[in-house]
Amino acid sequence: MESAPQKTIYFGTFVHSLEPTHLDICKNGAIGVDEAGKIVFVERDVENVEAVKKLHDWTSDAVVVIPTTGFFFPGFIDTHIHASQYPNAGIFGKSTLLDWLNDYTFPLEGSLSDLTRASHVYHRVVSRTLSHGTTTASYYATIHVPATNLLANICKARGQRAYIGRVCMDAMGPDYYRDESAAETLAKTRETIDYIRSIDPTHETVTPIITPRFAPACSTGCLADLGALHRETGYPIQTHISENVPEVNLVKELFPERKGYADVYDYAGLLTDKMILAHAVHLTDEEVALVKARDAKISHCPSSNTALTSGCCRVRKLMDAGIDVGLGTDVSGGFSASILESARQALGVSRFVAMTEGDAAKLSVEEVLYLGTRGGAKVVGLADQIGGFDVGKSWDAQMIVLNNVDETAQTHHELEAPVDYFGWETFPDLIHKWVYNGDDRNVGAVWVKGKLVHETSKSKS
Ligand SMILES: O=c1[nH]c(=O)c2nc[nH]c2[nH]1
Repeated sequence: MESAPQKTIYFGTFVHSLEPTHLDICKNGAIGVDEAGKIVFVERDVENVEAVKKLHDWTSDAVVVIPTTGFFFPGFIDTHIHASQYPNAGIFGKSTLLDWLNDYTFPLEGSLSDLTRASHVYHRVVSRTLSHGTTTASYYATIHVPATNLLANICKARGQRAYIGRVCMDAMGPDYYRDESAAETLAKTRETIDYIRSIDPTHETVTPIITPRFAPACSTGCLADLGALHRETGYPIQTHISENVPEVNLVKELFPERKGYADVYDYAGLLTDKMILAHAVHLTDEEVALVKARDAKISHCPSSNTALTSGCCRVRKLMDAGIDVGLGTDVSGGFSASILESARQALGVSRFVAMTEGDAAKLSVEEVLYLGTRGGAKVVGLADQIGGFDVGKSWDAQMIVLNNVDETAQTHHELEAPVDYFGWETFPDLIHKWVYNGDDRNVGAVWVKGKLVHETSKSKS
């Protein structure tokens, strides 16, 4: 469901990250969003909407949105999700990465050559991620061009900002699910790029992303071709790196002439500031320095790393090195399509790291919310457009509803959303409760570029 954008004043409490440790909480605020979905003013300590309307001369034509409970928060940014794997979310048994790929993942991805099935899966995953407040996602599709193009159509129609990657793999996978040659990889990737350009020439909503699956699945020639394609088109790149130990060893075996995993991508011209590297659990210190030197980005996928027993990513170390880090659900290595769940899992994983390496490793609630929003915006190259409530940015936002159980409250929230608000908590504490207890029932409405793209709760207007 998408409604035409109108000049709108959002009125209430706004929460967003200014920097990793600083969450700004603005009560009695007002944000003005124009017809193009851009934030044109942010007012604090507002007495009433009429005063704001008058101040900005928006007296006659502005719609006003006031949540009945809760607060506005920037839309989440999922920097790593396999749309094609969504039906397997939660299905992984005791597998680890390489056997999981063969036993669970390639058969499912291969089955999406059937467009009816692909349509069903892709509609569901976009609905589900929107319902969890994900306004931007960097998707992996499959090797199939028609199904990948269909995912682009669906994201565009539903209004979800998305990077769409046709998966490239000419050196791994069953016969029914691999590219025949590096030449085929390149040709099919170009086909998808051309298609996405045809439906969204300025990439307002959907953008192609060059997607070598991971080094073991790509020949040296394939990686080099994709590096050249990146230089030619400027499109971003996404892949996996150093997720588990057998995978890292496999890369050493397959690319003995290279100094390490990161160097395989660097040699191919792929390790640039437009590269999103998922996982990065087992990077060496030299690789961390190389990633930083190239200004490549990292998608931290804690749910997946725990589910597939891949390892605990040292996020603090990556952040201290100055690398831009965001959160990924990594469905279906990750079991949930929710970035709030990823944030929660990131808190947990950092505590496991802290148990052996010291308290400095612990991430705070403020930090994981930063990773899920402003940090993610940097990772996907949209820091100037999304991730926070700043004038000039796009209104990509979610309305978080809470369950008011204050004894004096006349009615409880109709959704009975989790996160009971007793009324005596401080606002920072309330946000901590949301991060640890919330889910999609707390997402009342979601907007991308000012357009309503998901709604479960009524606001006053
Ligand atoms: O978590 C992951 N999911 C995948 O689909 C994949 N392919 C290569 N490496 C991978 N890791």
